[in-house]
Amino acid sequence: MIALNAVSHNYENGHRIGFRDWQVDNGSQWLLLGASGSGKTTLLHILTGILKPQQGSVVIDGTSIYDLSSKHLDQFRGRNIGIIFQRPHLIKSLTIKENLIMAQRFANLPTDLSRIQEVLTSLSIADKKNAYPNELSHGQLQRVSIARAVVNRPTLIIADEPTSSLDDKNAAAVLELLINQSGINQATLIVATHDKRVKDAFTNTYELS
Ligand SMILES: Nc1ncnc2c1ncn2[C@@H]1O[C@H](COP(=O)(O)OP(=O)(O)OP(=O)(O)O)[C@@H](O)[C@H]1O
Repeated sequence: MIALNAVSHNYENGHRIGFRDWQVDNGSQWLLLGASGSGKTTLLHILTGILKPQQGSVVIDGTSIYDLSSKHLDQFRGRNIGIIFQRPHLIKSLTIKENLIMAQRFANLPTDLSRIQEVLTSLSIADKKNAYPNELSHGQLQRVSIARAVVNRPTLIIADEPTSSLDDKNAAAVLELLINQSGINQATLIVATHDKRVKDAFTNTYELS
C-alpha cells in the first residue's frame, strides 16, 4: 500500500502545490490525471523518491521513504519502483541486455540473465537484446523502457506520459503491455497522462485540479 499523507511542495520560486491524500492498494491500477501544469510530474517525482516534499509523508509498504538515507532511498527505488518516462532514457553505448544488467546493478542485485531473457521475451523484443538503442524503433524502445522498469520485479510501476509520443497502434500496445506486466508482477501501476486514448483502460483515477 502507498499512502500519501498531507503532502505539499514549494518550489524555490514560491510556487506551491498541495496534493490530496491518496491511498493506493497493492496491485491496483491507477490513472493520474490533470491539466498541463497541475503537478503530475511533481507528484510522480515525489512518489518515486526523486523530490522530497517540504511537507507530508510518502509511505510505501510501511517504509516512510523520505526517512531513509539517500543511499538506502536509491536502493529502495531500484528494487521497488520501476519508472517509465515519456521518452526512454537508455544508455546509448550499451546494448539492450547491458542496459537491463545496469538496472539490476543499480539496485544492488546480482546479474540475472535468465530474468532479462524472460522479460524481453514477454515484451517480444528478445531478438533485440544485443542491439544498441539507436538501432530500435520508438515503439521498440518504449518496450525496452518497460522491460527495464519491471526487470527487478518492482512492487510499484510508474509511467509518466508513456503513450503521448506514440501512434494509436503503439500507444494501445504499450498500454496493454504495462497493464499485463503489472498483472504478471502483481505490481501497483500508476500512469500519468493527458492522453485521452488511455482513459478507458482504468477504473481508478486520481485527479489533480
Ligand atoms: N523546478 C521548478 N521550479 C519552479 N516551478 C516549477 C518547477 N517545476 C515545475 N514547476 C511548476 O509546478 C507546476 C507543476 O509542474 P509539473 O511539471 O508537475 O506539471 P504537469 O502536470 O506534469 O504538467 P505537464 O502535463 O505539462 O507536464 C507548474 O506550474 C510548473 O510551472
